[in-house]
Amino acid sequence: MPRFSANLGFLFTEHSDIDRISAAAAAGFRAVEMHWPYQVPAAEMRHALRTSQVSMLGLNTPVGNTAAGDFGLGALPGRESELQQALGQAVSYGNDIGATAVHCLSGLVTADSVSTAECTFVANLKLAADKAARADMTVLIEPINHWDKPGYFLHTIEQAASIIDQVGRGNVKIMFDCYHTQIMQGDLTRRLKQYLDLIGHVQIAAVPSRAEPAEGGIDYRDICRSLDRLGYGGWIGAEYKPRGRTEDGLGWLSAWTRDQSSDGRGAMA
Ligand SMILES: O=C(O)[C@@H](O)C(=O)CO
Ligand SMILES: [Mg+2]
Repeated sequence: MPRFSANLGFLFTEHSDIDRISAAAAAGFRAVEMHWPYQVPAAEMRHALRTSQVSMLGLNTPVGNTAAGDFGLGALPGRESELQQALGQAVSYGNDIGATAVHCLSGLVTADSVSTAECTFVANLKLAADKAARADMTVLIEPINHWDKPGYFLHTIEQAASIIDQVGRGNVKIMFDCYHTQIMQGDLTRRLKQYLDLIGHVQIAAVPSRAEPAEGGIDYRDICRSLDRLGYGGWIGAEYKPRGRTEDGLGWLSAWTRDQSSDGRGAMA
């Protein structure tokens, strides 16, 4: 069974940003990820991670002007310098707290910008990859579904694979969020297998509720077993919206962790 990390943008939100780390550690997680941790000074974050003996896997680039509806800048023509600034902030903060990856959001496109979005994203990602490489970090790109984010530029795994191919840097990888991909495309097991070499991180949540992964239409235990068989060595991010208190909904984790006895490998170690 792969190892699970807690996405602190969605889990443990009963606690302050910083206290979510110790709450995740107390629940048994050894790694976390956070969408936008920038309001917490990096030194404070680093201290909390060290005290709880938890590592930070990844964080998102700042999304731009939220009041104007921005949700990422990566593929937006004319916003290149803002994107590089956002990227610089993410890499520098991530480096300070020992994060291993930065997720570069593509952003929302319009009928006017869609034709130039891809080459903008590719050019931006080349610079992003080089910047991240200097900090020994990976750049993740995540296909996001159009029900939740209509107009989001990057929305299929094949599109992500083609973009990575055009970028031509070894440290740009797919954040394969099974929730989004199931909604847009389905056929998760085949796509995980086909694109395994390009996958830098996996995330899970129930479909369609985006709640605890034990409910809904995807058999995640089976997905985890497939990932094991494929030799996936990365983490699986629990990025779902708990139905109640986070701790009360972690039954899936203890049940799946019990599956470990067969392979002797801890799900969270
Ligand atoms: O799936 C998601 O929503 C996240 O992984 C993300 O980074 C965008 O908020
Ligand atoms: Mg996700």
